[in-house]
Amino acid sequence: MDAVEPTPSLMAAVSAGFIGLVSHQIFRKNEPTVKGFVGHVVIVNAGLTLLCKYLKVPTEDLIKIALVDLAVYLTTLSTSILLYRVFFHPLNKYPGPILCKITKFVSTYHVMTRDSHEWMVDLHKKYGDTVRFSPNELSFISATSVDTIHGSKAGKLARGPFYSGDPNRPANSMLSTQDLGEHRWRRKMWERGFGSFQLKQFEPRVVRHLDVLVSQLNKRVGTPQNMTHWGEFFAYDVMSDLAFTEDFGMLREAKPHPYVAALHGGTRLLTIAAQTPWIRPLIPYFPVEAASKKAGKEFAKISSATYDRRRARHINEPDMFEYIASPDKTGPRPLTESEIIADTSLLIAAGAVSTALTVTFMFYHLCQNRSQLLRLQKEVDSCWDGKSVLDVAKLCKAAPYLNGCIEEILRLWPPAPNGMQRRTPPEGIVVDGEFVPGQTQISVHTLAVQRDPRHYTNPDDFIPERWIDEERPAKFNHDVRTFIPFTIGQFACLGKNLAYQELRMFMGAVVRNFDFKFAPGFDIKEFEKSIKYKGTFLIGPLMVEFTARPK
Ligand code: HEM
Repeated sequence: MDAVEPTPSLMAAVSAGFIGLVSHQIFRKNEPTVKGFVGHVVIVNAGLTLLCKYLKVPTEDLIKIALVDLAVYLTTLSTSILLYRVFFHPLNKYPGPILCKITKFVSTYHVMTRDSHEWMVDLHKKYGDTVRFSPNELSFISATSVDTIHGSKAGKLARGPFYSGDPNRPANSMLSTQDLGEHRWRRKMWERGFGSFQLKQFEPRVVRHLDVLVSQLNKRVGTPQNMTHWGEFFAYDVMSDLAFTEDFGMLREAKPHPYVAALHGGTRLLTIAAQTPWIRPLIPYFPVEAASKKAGKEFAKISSATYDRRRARHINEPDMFEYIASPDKTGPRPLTESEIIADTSLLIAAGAVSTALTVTFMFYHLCQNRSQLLRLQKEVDSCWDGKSVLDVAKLCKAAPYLNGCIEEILRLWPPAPNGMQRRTPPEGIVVDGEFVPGQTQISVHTLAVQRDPRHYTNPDDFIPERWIDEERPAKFNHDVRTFIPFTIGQFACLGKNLAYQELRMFMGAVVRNFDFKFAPGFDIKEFEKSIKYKGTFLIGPLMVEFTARPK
């Protein structure tokens, strides 16, 4: 058989294949940015083409050779990645769908179709406690994994690439930074606004908004009300007031502020892009999700304008902005103005969405079970005369059923249902007795772990009594290590106490003043179908009819 003549074009194609293999080995250790990758491809291709020109290949053949080299390079690179991910990847010992081992786009697809929370729960039902749901990412649901990934043993785990900053914002917020040290000192600045002294100071402001809510609902007795909206009106008005001493006026005007649509719309694209952060810089150039892009820009604009107004205003009572944005001498450097804007624009978003969802889900359950609502009313009545200002401390100590209702909603409907992504340190860690290599993304799936029958008996049922020690049946599983709606550890929710305070006050005021049931014709199945995922839950209208209770 005649030997194949090593023509320059053949040599270039073989070299392109070889460089594809070597590139994969380099990229495995140092993941390139999109710009870096494109630059790399251009340099490789231009280099090979120039080599052919140097070897006297006719100019008219150079374009064909460049295209062939490009195809060979990309094919070799992607085949090498595919074979590595399926057969040689260190996470191969973990179960998961084969397509998920190859590409992250499967989980991205489920974020796009907004059912990723259910998809993940189903994956855990099928594959067990640990699932490899993307090439370099594991999800856990054992009770012991919570402490390792989020709790006392998680000191070296930083936030994962999911959190990489918003493309519409020039700086990282405390939430989006992936640097452990930076997060620690920036969080200390935030903590100044969340102590028990501050909560006490904020209480009368929450009461003022509740008074508006009660008076508005009183005017609407007997007509169907969308509780998804009223929950939002309350939570956003409270947060704009506590954060910026500014009132969105949603309760007063009974209509949403543009901030809400901008936040909901903008978060969609942000959450999709968070799945594959390397794609983020390309998004502006693709004609996709135009509405979400527009909403994201609108959100950044409203946040900056809110910041500017607050900077210019003198206030008498301190708000969160005052605590968070004032200089802290203990930090290694002052925050830049962009960082302060990024932090303060997080305030309303972090504080309002989850609280509003929790309130609405409360109505969803209480309207389905009259005896539970009656018990709650009786308990709240016993804590409050209905005339003097609501005593929050009493609701906290002497209302176990109300507190049980709140815990149970947060267990069944953790507002952020998917896992909080963390990145293992370079030396790796051991989770549930198995070694997980460095730079792996890991999380505990909040919804799945909180609805696992090994952790909570009858996990899909709303049973507030399970949170009252004297009333919980002895045979009930009740593993509170797995109750993580606010997550735990170094990244745990800073607003947890404020959230409980708001929720107690909201439910206390509404239950004391009103009786309620689903509005006539309300289709509960349609509401359930409307429950989707977009970083947090996203829900449709929940229609409720109120009746005033005797004072
Ligand atoms: C029911 C209500 C709430 C729930 C379920 C909730 C849940 C959470 C969760 C799960 C995280 C962790 C995020 C992560 O690591 O990815 C978080 C973080 C955070 N939450 Fe909340 N949250 C609630 C209300 C609030 C409120 C009222 C505020 C007040 C502003 C707030 C402020 C924050 C902040 C600042 C962080 C970031 C903490 C950090 O990065 O160290 N949250 N929250």
